[in-house]
Amino acid sequence: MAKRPTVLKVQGLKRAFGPNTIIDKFNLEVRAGEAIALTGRNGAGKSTLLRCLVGADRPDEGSIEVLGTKMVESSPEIRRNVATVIDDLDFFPDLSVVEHLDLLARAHGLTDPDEMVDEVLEEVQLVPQSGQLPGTLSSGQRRRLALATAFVRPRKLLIMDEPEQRLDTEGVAWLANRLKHERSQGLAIVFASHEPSLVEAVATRVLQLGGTRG
Ligand SMILES: Nc1ncnc2c1ncn2[C@@H]1O[C@H](COP(=O)(O)OP(=O)(O)OP(=O)(O)O)[C@@H](O)[C@H]1O
Repeated sequence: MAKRPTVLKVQGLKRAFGPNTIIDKFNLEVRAGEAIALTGRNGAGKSTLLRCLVGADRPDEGSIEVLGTKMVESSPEIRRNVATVIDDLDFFPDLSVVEHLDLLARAHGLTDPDEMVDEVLEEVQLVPQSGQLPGTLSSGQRRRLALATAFVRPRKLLIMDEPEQRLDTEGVAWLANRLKHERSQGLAIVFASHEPSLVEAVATRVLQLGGTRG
């Protein structure tokens, strides 16, 4: 059987802050349908690595390619294919939940996103809050909205930093199922997590960063 295409290729990545080298000589190849979990203690470098992967931080050395295109900060080619849930998004304070999702879907080329937006709203259980402004949501509901933004847009690579944050138990179980489904549809996923059940359910490979605690 032909190998699935490489979606993400990282070679020789290094990121240091002053004298502290956080990531060094890091290589990673992720193919369609693979899910890579980054684990490791607080401060191990998971977020630093993910921020480099999404172009939010610039590595000191090394290269990152998405679908064969070299990562250049805010390259439209890459932005089109990569959905991210890194920090809590900077939501627009005066756009409602449903308006956010609609705007994102349209900005990524969906001409009639109503059905998709309704489905995702239902899935993240934000239908009753669809008319609310982000500032009026609970912290877990804001997380659900951030996750929803990744699912209403086209994507070939999904990058998430601790996506389980502030979700209730049922929410974590939903997320695990959703990510398993995404992977089975050929999405490549890289996510950092402190939630063993999510890592166990979703990851096809686990990379522990920063070694073990001494
Ligand atoms: N802008 C910065 N300037 C200086 N040091 C930084 C900067 N960003 C991150 N660091 C340091 O890099 C190290 C890695 O941080 P990072 O946020 O990547 O860890 P993490 O593995 O995501 O941790 P956590 O599990 O706590 O989220 C930490 O020691 C942190 O203090």
